[in-house]
Amino acid sequence: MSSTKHNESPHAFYRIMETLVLIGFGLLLLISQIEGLAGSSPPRRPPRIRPRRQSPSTSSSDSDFDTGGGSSNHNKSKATGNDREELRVRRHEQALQDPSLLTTVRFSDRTDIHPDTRRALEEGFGLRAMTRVQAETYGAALEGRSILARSRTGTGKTLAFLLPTIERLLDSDLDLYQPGRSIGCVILAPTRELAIQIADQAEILFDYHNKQRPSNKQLSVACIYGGVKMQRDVRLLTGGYRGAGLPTILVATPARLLEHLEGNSPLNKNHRYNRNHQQEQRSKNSFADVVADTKIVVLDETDRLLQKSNQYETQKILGFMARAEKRQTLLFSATIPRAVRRLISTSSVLNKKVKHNNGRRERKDDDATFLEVDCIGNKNDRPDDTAPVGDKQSPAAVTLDAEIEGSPDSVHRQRIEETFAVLENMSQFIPALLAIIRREKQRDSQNYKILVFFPAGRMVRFMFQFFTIGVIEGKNNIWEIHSRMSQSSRTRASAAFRNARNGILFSSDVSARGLDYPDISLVVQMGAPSSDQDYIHRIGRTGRAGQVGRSLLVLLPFERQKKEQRRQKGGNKKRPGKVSYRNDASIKQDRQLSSWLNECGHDDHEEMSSSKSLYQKCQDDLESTRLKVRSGHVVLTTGAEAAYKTFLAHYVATIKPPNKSKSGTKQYTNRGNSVNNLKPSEVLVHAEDFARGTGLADAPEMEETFLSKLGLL
Ligand SMILES: Nc1ncnc2c1ncn2[C@@H]1O[C@H](COP(=O)(O)OP(=O)(O)OP(=O)(O)O)[C@@H](O)[C@H]1O
Repeated sequence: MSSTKHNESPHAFYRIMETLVLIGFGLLLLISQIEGLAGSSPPRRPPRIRPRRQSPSTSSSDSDFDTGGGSSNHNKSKATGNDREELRVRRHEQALQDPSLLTTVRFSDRTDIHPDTRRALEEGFGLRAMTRVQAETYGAALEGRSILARSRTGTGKTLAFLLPTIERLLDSDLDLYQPGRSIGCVILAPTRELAIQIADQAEILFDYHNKQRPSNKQLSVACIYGGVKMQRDVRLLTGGYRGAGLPTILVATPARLLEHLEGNSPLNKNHRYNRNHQQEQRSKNSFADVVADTKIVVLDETDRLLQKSNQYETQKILGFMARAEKRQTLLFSATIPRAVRRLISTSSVLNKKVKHNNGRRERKDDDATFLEVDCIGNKNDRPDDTAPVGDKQSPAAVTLDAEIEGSPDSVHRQRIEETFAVLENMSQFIPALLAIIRREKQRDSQNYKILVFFPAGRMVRFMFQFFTIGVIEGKNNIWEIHSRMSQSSRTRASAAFRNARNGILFSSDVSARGLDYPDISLVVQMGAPSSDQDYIHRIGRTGRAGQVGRSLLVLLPFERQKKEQRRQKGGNKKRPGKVSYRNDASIKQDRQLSSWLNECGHDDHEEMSSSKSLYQKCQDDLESTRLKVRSGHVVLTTGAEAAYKTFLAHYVATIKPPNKSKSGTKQYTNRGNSVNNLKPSEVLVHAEDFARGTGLADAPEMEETFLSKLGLL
């Protein structure tokens, strides 16, 4: 008897705890929604209007990029011991699989690389030869020249800017930095995870140096970014952790760094800088004064930092630094669109070199002190043309006005097999995704790693809830990441996915740029990205550093309409050298998935029938979770409602604005390249289909203000 009681009471206790946790989770979700968007109007019945709230937002999209916050230590992921040897062999084997990746320049042969750096590269990273972008930029960067470099995703751009930077900082003749008393280099990155990743790589390099350096001359990295307490930055930037003063390299997301520079920072109340520099009789009163002395700045993912939400912060930060002529500026990305080139040539990002004269551009070669390196689309982009360039670098190849905007297909795509399919109806959104995941697992149940992009953070959250609470595919190796999560959860999810052998990461665009998750087998995009550049960066999470990869673009029903309209208008011709996934014949149709979605016929009857049964099974398996959504599950139902509203707001925001003369006012905004020719009411129809696919019986209520902002009232 008593033993039974003892057994039961813990169970009861756990049941109660489980219920409490669920209720808490649900409440949190409700609160987060109350702060966010209001709803949408159902398309096939009158809109249900909710009373007005305090501060509604029309935009569903997260700012997936840093908007300020706090600072923290970055994650450390270092290879040690036997891992190093394994890593070295694996990396080398992978790199050799891509003959266009590596040059003949071996790290061990270069005497202008410090022996400790060489050891770090070989033992810590497992690398032997330079990639092309590394070889072509190293010599010029070492001379202190500014560089604008473009090289495809996963070709080692991070080390391309870290290596020469570290070598220059170590050169005491240059007097670029004094350990603890100045910051040698500021590196800006558009997302927190990317900043952490860069800092990790710098730290591996520094570890090899620090073993040989006296304790008062240790090299250090600080990584600061939004979403954590500012006080943490203070400790990092004043050497509170190591007692070592300022870091050698500061990696930061723009908004957070700007917060410190603009004066509100607790850093400016700290007198450490004064004390240090008073000894040298220099007056340094604020953190901005310290940064003004930094002579090397790197903009990783340059085009992202100089566009959209980051542009303002980045340019302001550059304004705090030494003038372009007096600093070294290293600009790296896989994509440099024309607008960014124009900005670079006309602003003070780099030393001015192109003058505008009555609409004609005149090149002033004598002013051209920076090097432009384009490893994409260059006619020399062949393995045997990758001979050492290094110190014998040719004179500045001034090609800022070059017409290359994207790149030839072959270059970006040679390591990635790209496919697409189109949803017939938005209610297929979830079953299609489930079928894609199951098919990938069936392909190789021991080695699947899938990164799935969704259009907005709230959709990521809901899909994650749907898959994990619904326990459709097991919940242990699925993670979510988007800007609505706490930074600690983001960091955990990112690290877990990085270390996982098998796994699925549901993500917003926070994972689109720069992140080097190893061994991703498939990148799935549920909906078109907002630009061709985003497409390139998203698929570039696979097929990196010599690996091969696969990507699948799942277009939504109205995205196909756009494609067809463009074709009818004859606007389907590709400009040479311009990447456009929308019109690209090298993206093959995923015939199996398309047949599941009734997109096209299928010749192979046997394959067809088994395909059907997989998709059908997915549909069947989703029913129990849909039932939970329908019957008011505390998390799933509210999540589905939030996702519905997010979908609506996100896609209404991409509608081409109405003609002023016809409608009087423009009520919604246009977002980047992703313009849809839909009417808001048509988006409502698709949103309702999406809602039905989640299991919702009714479209949620919406606020009047929200509806009117969307142009639905
Ligand atoms: N010389 C090299 N040989 C082989 N692998 C390398 C070399 N240099 C870097 N790598 C590896 O290549 C991978 C991609 O590097 P990195 O993240 O710097 O690429 P990237 O060009 O910055 O990509 P993205 O454009 O996506 O930001 C990393 O795992 C890195 O360790």
